[in-house]
Amino acid sequence: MSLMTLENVAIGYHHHAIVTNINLSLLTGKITCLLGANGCGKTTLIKSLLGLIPIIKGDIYLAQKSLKSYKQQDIAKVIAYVPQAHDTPFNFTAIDMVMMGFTTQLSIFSIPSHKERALALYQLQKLGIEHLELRLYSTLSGGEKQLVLIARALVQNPQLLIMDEPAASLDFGNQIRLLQQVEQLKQHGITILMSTHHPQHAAAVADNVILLNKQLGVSQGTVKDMLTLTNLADLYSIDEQSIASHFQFPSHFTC
Ligand SMILES: Nc1ncnc2c1ncn2[C@@H]1O[C@H](COP(=O)(O)OP(=O)(O)OP(=O)(O)O)[C@@H](O)[C@H]1O
Repeated sequence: MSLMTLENVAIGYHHHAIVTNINLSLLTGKITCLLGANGCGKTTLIKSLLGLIPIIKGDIYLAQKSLKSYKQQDIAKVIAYVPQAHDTPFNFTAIDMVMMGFTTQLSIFSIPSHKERALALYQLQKLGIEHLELRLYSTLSGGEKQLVLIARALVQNPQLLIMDEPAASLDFGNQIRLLQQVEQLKQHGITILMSTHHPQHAAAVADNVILLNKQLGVSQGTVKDMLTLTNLADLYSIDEQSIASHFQFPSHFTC
């Protein structure tokens, strides 16, 4: 079953399409990884899925209902979004940033209680960053910010978690912790879409892979079918020999 479906979608800005003819499904309870070269449109696609920018053509369905029929706050009740680590001009502490994840669950006039604070702290602990609780978000490193944004998305308790290059500024240990966390979330029934510049990460956790290629269009399939030498060489405009010497295909791919 599919939680989100795209039918003949064109994405872009100011009526200018970057990628057209996109037909995709985000399978319920599965991990989908989105791969593509710099500037191919991954963030644009993600923002379109979140209803943050209008699509130019086609339809997007969330739980079988057109995305156009959802209010933005109703989309936020279903989908949590981890953007690329960004700066904020406001002096929020890390725990304040995480507690913002409860906004969709609280009424306008309620303020987060001890319960929400405890849940936010628990999420920081799970990600191994509870020591950052009272630090100002603006003073954190790129990787620390990224982990705080992931914690914020997780307290939302979403059906669908969309992450835009969540591993981009994480060290090796935190990349592994992130992948473990993603697998755990799948065990809890959460559907995940994650863009990544690491085919190795997709090979490690994905059930399904989307390849976004400006020239060749968009394709989707199982990890084994998508992460081939030919596909990766086309996707990143590099020869197969170079891919072969830098990308280690998991042993089960060759069975
Ligand atoms: N607000 C905007 N207005 C016009 N063009 C934009 C806007 N934002 C991005 N673009 C352009 O759209 C194209 C796709 O950008 P996008 O950020 O979606 O790529 P990406 O695949 O996420 O790239 P990267 O891997 O480098 O993060 C790029 O050519 C970019 O310059």
